[in-house]
Amino acid sequence: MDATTCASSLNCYYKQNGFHEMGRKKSSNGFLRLSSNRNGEIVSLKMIKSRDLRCNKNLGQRKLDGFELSCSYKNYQAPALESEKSRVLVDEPSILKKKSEDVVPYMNGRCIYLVGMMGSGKTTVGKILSEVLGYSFFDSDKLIEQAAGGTSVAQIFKQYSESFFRDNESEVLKELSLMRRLVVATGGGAVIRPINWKYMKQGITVWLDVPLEALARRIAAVGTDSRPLLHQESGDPYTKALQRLSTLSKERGEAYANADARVSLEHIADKLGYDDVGNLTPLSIAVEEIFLKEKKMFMAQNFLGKQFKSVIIVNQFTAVGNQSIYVEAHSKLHVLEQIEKFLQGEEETARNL
Ligand SMILES: Nc1ncnc2c1ncn2[C@@H]1O[C@H](COP(=O)(O)OP(=O)(O)OP(=O)(O)O)[C@@H](O)[C@H]1O
Ligand SMILES: O=C(O)C1=C[C@@H](O)[C@@H](O)[C@H](O)C1
Repeated sequence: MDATTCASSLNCYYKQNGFHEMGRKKSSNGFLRLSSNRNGEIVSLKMIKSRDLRCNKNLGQRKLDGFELSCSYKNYQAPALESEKSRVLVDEPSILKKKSEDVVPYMNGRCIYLVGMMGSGKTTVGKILSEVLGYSFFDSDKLIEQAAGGTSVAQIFKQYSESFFRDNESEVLKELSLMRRLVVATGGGAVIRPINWKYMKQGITVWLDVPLEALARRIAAVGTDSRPLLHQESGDPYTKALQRLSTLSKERGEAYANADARVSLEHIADKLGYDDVGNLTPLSIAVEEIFLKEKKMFMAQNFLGKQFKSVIIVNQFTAVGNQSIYVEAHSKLHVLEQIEKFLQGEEETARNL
């Protein structure tokens, strides 16, 4: 629950319960200081962003069940926690639609390439994104299978070889790079060949960064039959998936970090107050992160395109604090300053997305 929602819920609750004049403010330590109680005395309420609060995930609507708070009066700390049910409904489909409408003008029809480890949700999140953007969706693994006359990825690996598969993957990405208005779920290993980056960088690349344990849980749930690189070792499905994913992740090193934007599920979960990324639905992932990064990125790219034709942005969007952006450029500081100015002046709402 974000601070504003929580504050307004608190406001209602305490109005009903006799407090008046509810000033409210969130300070960095999570306290909400409400200006006065009915006797005109200062009370302070500690907002607990409880990680135990439950969310009902119902057809894309996150219903926030409630909040907990402790209340202190002057120096007296109330022993009991207050709690209240809130009736806040976060309508993710509508939020996503609104955000997509905001970002579409900045995209100029450019494709989105989702990269990430096996099971990171590229297909699931990609389909949602394509729908909301009015783009077509392609799964590069599926295209390779089609080109091989319907032979599955697992079978291609077995019958031919991994390098045969990789050649076809590069070919598919090359063809896709000539097209517009696509969301592409790439294969988990597409990032290892530099030539593939050349193709994918025709569009916007987004890395879905999911902790390995969560990936292993997902993969163990559906089995490793369709994932030849995982379908090798003995042991229980979770452990063998985790071991193999750890090895692959080390081998791939920083390859995923070449993406223009990184969508960290840990970061989103933290922001929403969850202990576990398993609480994040694909829709909430799309809502929370992707558009924010894309929009900022497009704005900077447009800006850089106009002002600094020779600048290559590597890691375009690592937003630090509010506004800083890492770019690789000879005049890095100058570019940063310019982008900051541009972002501040041009687009206040990007920060509020
Ligand atoms: N946010 C999520 N929470 C829980 N499960 C998810 C989430 N996103 C995807 N999954 C599940 O994880 C599995 C893998 O998802 P998906 O196929 O979208 O990943 P992928 O990145 O396209 O995988 P691959 O690269 O192997 O094709 C599926 O069973 C999917 O339902
Ligand atoms: O991570 C990988 O190397 C792979 C991921 C899958 O999407 C498939 O592209 C294939 O199984 C290889």
